[in-house]
Amino acid sequence: MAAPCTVTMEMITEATDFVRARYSEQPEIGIVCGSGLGELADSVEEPAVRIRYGDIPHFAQSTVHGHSGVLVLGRLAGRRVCVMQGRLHPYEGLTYLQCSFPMRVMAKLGVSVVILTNAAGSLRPEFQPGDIMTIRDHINFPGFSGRSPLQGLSPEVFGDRFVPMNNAYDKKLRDKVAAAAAASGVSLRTGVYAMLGGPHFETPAECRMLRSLGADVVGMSTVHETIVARQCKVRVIGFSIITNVVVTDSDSELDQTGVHLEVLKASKLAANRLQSIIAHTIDQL
Ligand SMILES: O=P(O)(O)O[C@H]1O[C@H](CO)[C@@H](O)[C@H]1O
Ligand SMILES: Nc1nc2[nH]cnc2c(=O)[nH]1
Repeated sequence: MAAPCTVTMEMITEATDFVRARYSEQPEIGIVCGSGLGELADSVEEPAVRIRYGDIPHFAQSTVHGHSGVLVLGRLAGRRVCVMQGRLHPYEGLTYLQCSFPMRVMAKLGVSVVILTNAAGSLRPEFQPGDIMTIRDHINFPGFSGRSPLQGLSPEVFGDRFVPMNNAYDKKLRDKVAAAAAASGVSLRTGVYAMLGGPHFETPAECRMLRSLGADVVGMSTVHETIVARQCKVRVIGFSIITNVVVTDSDSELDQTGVHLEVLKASKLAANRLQSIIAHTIDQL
C-alpha cells in the first residue's frame, strides 16, 4: 500500500468504526507500549479484544522487533483501556501522519488520557538501566527541520493548528504518577526526553551536545504522539525506561552492535514496576 500523504476525518472515522464494531465500550485511557514493554498489554483483563494494526483501515503495521503491532481493548485496574502493543516510528519509512494516526483514532474512540511509554538511552550517569523516568518535557529535534505530525492538516477539520506545547506532559497528572510510584514503592526519575529520527544511534559528540542542551534521555519516538494527543485535547503522561547509558567519549571503542537487544532486555526487566505505577495511576484518574 502506498503511504497516504494526508489524513482525512473520513479515514479516522473508518478506522474508529472498525474498532467499535469489535469493542463497543468506550475506552477512557490509551496506553502506548514502547520497545520491550508489550507485556503491559497482556495484563488487560477479559474480555480483551485484540486487533492487528494491519487489519485496521489506514493503520500501518509495526515492523520493529519488540513491537508486535496489536491494538488491545479491555479493562486494566478496573478502567476501560485501549493499548497499542507496539508503536509506529518515522524511521520505519512511515510519515509522521501515519505514525500518529492511531493517536487520532484513540481520541475519537473517547480516550481522554494517554500514557506513552518508551525505551530511552541515558544522557546522565546517575540515570541507570532499569530506572523509570516520567517525562517532564521534550525536545523535538525532527521538528527543528520542519517535520510535524500536524503538517498540512486543515484547522477547520482538525482544530487548533498552533498547538501549545507547554505543560504537554500534564503537571497534575505527573503529580498523580509521583504519588502512585510512592504508593507502589517504586522510585522514579523525572526529566527531559529528546527525540531524534534514528534508526541509527547517536555519536558521542551528539550525546554531549544533547546533554548540554538540557536533555536527560534520548530516543526515537513519543514526541509526534504527544503533539497529536495535545491537538486532540487528550492529556499526556510519558514514561521512559532507561535501557542503556549512551557513550560520550569519542575515543571509545566499545562495541555497540546489538544495543537494540540490550534495550529490549532492560525494558522487560522494568516492565513489572512500570505496570505497578500505571495501575496505581489509573486508579487515581
Ligand atoms: O521509543 P521506543 O518505541 O520505545 O523504541 C526505542 O527503542 C528503539 C531503539 O532500541 C528505538 O525505536 C527507540 O525509539
Ligand atoms: N536514540 C536512541 N534511542 C534509544 N532507545 C533506547 N536507547 C536509545 C538510545 O541510546 N538512543
